[in-house]
Amino acid sequence: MKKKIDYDSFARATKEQVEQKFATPKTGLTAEQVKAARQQYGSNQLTYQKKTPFIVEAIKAYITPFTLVLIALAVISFFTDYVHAAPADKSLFGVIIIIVMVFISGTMSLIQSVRSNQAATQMESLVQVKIIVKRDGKDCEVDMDNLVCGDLIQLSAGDMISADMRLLTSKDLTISQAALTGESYPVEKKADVEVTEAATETSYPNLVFMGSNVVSGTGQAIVIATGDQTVYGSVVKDLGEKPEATSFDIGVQKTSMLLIRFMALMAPTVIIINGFTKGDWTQALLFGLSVAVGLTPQMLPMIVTTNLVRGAKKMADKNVIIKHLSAIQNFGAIDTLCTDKTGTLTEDQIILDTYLNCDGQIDSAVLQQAYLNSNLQTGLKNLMDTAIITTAQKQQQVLTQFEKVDEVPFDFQRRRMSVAVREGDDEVHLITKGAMEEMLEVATKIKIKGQIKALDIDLTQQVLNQVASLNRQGLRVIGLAQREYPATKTNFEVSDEKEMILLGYLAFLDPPKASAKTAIKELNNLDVNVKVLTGDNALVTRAMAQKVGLGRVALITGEQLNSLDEAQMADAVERHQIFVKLNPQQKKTIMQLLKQNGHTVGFMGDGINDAPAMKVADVGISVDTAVDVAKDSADVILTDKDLRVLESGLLVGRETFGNTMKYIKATTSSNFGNMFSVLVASIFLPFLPMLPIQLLLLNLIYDLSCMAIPWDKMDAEFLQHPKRWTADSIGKFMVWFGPTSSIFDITTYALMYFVICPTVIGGAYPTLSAQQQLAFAALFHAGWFIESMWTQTLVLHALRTPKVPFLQSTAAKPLLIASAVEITFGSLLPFTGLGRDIGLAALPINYGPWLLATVLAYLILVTFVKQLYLRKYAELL
Ligand SMILES: Nc1ncnc2c1ncn2[C@@H]1O[C@H](COP(=O)(O)OP(=O)(O)OP(=O)(O)O)[C@@H](O)[C@H]1O
Ligand SMILES: [Mg+2]
Repeated sequence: MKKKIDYDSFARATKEQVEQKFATPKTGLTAEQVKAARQQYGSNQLTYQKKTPFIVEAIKAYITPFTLVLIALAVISFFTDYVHAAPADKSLFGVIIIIVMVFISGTMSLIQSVRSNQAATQMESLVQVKIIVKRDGKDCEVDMDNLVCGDLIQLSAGDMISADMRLLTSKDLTISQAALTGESYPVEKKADVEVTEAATETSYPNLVFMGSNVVSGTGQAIVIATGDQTVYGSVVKDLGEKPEATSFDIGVQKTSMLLIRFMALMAPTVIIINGFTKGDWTQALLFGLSVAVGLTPQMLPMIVTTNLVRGAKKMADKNVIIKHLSAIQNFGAIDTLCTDKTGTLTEDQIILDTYLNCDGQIDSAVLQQAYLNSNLQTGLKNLMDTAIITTAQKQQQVLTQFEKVDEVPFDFQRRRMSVAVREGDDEVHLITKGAMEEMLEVATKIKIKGQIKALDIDLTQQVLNQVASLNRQGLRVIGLAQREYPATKTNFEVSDEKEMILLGYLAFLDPPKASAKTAIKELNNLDVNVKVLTGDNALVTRAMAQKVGLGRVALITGEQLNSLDEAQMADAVERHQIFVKLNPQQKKTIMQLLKQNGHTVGFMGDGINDAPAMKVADVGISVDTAVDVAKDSADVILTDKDLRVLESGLLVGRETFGNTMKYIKATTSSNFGNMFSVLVASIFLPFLPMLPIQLLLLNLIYDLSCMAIPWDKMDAEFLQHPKRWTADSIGKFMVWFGPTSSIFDITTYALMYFVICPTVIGGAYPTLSAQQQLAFAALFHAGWFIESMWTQTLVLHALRTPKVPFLQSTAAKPLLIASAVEITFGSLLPFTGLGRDIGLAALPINYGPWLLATVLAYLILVTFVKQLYLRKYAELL
């Protein structure tokens, strides 16, 4: 165990002392030092992210309630069939079969879990956050795992903090520590402060922590703790790894619990009935246990995961990376998709169209000032800054004689940023740019026709008109202002942005992605409502929305929204489709309201300001070019610029959901039906309706064939609407279709007991000798075994679609083949030595027509019940 990190002494030490502790040169660690540091302090990997060892996976796969019952059966059979059997009857065959079953079920589970782990690791590596670290005098890009204590890191807005660090320099650095402290407001951190005792590690002003992210400003820091040693590492270690459960996870859990409760009631009843009626309590107990195990869908979690892994792979082929597997189901359930505007709906490149002074003429002085602001600021350079810099460089409007004095970084509340510059010993110029409305708050003067005038109501109106006319052409506009300060002033703050002179405007072309219009239309066709949530203003957003086919839709501003009471707000988020001038908190609130209104919502964004909304959304979607925090908060990342992948993603999500549902619903209802049949049979039959091993084998074969379900398809009609999990639909389905299958189990009992067995064996059961009674039971078991196998398999085909199975809708090949193999194997089994060893007898040929008639009648009845069910609940799966 490594020593606990002493944060207090790190906070109190001087920077030089901290650098000395890790022997970090100004140029960063050398390659040897990195190696040594990793040896000494460990790598930057959290335990929960490390893989579960293979042996643990294997134990989990082979030791399950199912296999435990099998093993118990094997032990008992070993004594009854071998140790205590008469020398002539000694047989180990039953024991061997059971061991083979344990092996098959365990191995299949193991293969699946190894595969799904592999897929998850692969997805993760595709979206690993890269960190710029200074080593050997160079800036290198490394994976997060690669960081070591003593590394030098540059921090800027939008970065994730990926280890615990001590700040060396800082400039207006604000950090969101929400993941650690729950405090949603960012806190300011400073490198140079007097440190006093702090209540918690996270409140030291000169320390920053893994799990938090930079909201604004910049800084340089040295890594002081990595991996599990970090504050975050120790927290997640205590909490365990699990991400928050989605509605789907909860649904799966609830269904399992329902079945387990049900079984807890059934198993004892079955044991008691059989114990009393047959008198053999050991057999009754074993049978009860087998019923319990055979009837709980133990393959459920595995088939769900297999489905998800398959879905994730299909999406990856379409350039949609799934970070958390459960997001796939939610993807298919989305009925409202909210999106940011720039960089998601529009191209990830915007163009500076024009730079005007307040007279409305193109003016290179405006471009030069804007260039100084964009280029010298050290925060996150966004698309607008990049556009300004490229244009200025192209036109050689690049001023080099200015030196930066200070800056006031951008934030999403005031929507402005400033840079203070000086030429030689002259006075300092504060250059500010930002959203027009927010610039008018700080400008009191305006430069017009070469003169400085007071910005009165008339001139303000003139400015607003100019901007509006640019906006209407679809151009985004930001304002530019400046003022002078004495040469001695070197430190600037937000409050210095006042009494400024408005100099002009910068107008940007922010064209929608070519695919945006089609993508939105496709989403609408799939019953998904698209809403735009932006920090930009109404006019530009309108103009852009027009271009992507969101012409006549209701629009509301963040301010208007805030003035409403709770009920009105809940209604407003429904009625409006465009939300403008939002701050990050408002984006998040809108998502919460939509969720409360019962929607499944997705949020697609690319900025720091989108991260909070993406976290609360059911599915956070981001793009490749997004900032780290946005990618980190997302569940899904689109690596393709083409937005039409959204449609593919939704369809895969819905198909995955459908495949999962069909397994759960068909299996639970036929299990429910079987329980019912077993109960009825237990009451009336003088022998066990089925032997424990037969029941388990039936179950195993069925589950194995279900492993082809993830490869099945869904009807086109099914994919047209959002699909969300409703737990009670499973219960209803079970109650409707379970008893339907029981009817035919019971007719089969009657057929076997009264017709077939007496004819073959030569008399009614009570009149037979003990030996004949055994043969009677074996024949009976074979009859029911085969009928169960047929109905269980066919019901899957009948219930996978609301249409007529095979005639109107046929399953995909893999499932058809799996079902055919299952039925063939099951039907031949009683005629083999293997069948004989598990107590099944060869059936007479005249059982064939009876079986066909039963199966046909069953399919017809199910189709009929399906119609009734559809009429009542409208939806099958
Ligand atoms: N680098 C910048 N310099 C000056 N002002 C900026 C800068 N970046 C953003 N702004 C202003 O802040 C407003 C909101 O920022 P931003 O556009 O990033 O918000 P958003 O909600 O992500 O919207 P969208 O991505 O749809 O444009 C912008 O409309 C602009 O007026
Ligand atoms: Mg944005």
